[in-house]
Amino acid sequence: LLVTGMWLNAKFILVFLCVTVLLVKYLRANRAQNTPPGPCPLPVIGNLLSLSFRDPVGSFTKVFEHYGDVSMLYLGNQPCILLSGYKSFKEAFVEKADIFADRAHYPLNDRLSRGLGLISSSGRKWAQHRRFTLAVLKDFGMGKQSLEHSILQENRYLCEALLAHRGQVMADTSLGIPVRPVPRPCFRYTSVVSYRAVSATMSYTEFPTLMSWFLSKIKHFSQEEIDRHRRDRNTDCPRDYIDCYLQEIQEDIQAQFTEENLLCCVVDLFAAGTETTSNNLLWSMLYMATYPTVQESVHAEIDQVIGWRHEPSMADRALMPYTYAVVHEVLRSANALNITPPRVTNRDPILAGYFIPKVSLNQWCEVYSGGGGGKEFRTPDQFNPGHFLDENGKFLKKERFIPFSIGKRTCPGEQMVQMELFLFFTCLMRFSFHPPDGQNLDLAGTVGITTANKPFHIRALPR
Ligand code: HEM
Repeated sequence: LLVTGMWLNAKFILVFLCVTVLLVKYLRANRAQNTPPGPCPLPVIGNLLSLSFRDPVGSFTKVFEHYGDVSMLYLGNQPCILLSGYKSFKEAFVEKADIFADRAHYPLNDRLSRGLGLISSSGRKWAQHRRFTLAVLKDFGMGKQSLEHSILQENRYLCEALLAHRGQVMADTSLGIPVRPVPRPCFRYTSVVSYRAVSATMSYTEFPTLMSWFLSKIKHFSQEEIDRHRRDRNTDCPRDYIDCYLQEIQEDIQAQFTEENLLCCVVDLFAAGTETTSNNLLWSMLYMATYPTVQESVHAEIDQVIGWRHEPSMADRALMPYTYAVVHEVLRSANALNITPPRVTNRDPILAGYFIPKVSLNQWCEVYSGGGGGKEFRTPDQFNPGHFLDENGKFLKKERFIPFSIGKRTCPGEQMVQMELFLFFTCLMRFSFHPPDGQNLDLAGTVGITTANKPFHIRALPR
């Protein structure tokens, strides 16, 4: 018995020593080259135990608080660099833009677009398609008065329907679908896309069949639109993005523009454009109902500048600093897209003094700092339009507030969104929003690619 016990003890000590040696070797190898700091990874699972799947952004924020704005953790065996804050974004995406412009591969985008489209593509194909898309958006009035008219038209429907439908302007601009109003007095706001384009990257690995079904629905819908456009388009008079793209396919001798790529671009524009914008509008209703004094100040400014029964225009924006500040504060507080699509580097750069090893960055997450640029604001955890006002009540543009990211891959929809949010929000404020009697509204967000509100009831009273 004594001999067996000694043998077991010796075996245990041996195994313990081997594991310790392997662990130390592993950690040394990983931290050898002045890579960014981060929590200590375990073999095989890396730092997965430090991540909360209910609140991944909260987990990332903890990493930033502890290790700084450029940090590193391991998702399994994959090293993943986390970036937060204006300074590191500027260095990576503006100053070292050529190194940091490519997207990473991960199961969702491989399955969805196979490196095509606008969001997941890289290199020459991406550059060509991005240029083309920006040109088309400009031709169709991005930042101009013609788009303003389209937005106002959608606004009329919106007010009637009170946001029963989502993404109207994108549908009108990219797909040419007229949106019909659906009048209802009180809505339970859930979103179809909400099931949701989804906690998507995470769910894909866990629920591949469900996600494939979901993705095939979006593709099927977009393909039908492309087919319809092909049938009834007039080549002399393109109506929208799809018509322009079909034209480009005919003229493109290098065959970079293909129907397969068109499908991916449409899916990307639709997904990127609807969810983000509609989420913001829903958040703005929630915030107004939760902060009645802010809502009253917005109403007062609208009454003073626009008056009763008149529609807003972009020209009013300069005269409405408070309302414009509220629009920005909603964008900041809701932080609707707080994790940007992952990227990879195409060579080994130094970032913030750290070595970023190219080969290890198959999976690179980049994170936009929690709370919409936390450190840059006096009271980052509070909803406070004063963040965007100076001491004279004038609108204060914050260069370091970058909800659309910066650099070569900055959101191509930014100008359009700026118009949409101001006009939609101002029109919506023909109503005053209140929680249903005796209820509090929940301002906690859901987990997903975008941060959505939880489904809610609200009272919208016409003023
Ligand atoms: C509140 C609304 C929106 C917000 C906050 C937002 C924010 C962003 C952010 C942070 C990115 C990632 C940029 C990066 O990787 O560094 C992005 C990319 C993108 N957004 Fe938006 N976006 C919004 C609306 C829109 C709209 C309306 C469109 C449609 C025109 C759009 C189309 C895109 C596309 C196609 C990309 C990928 C760009 C690329 O990889 O080159 N977004 N957006």
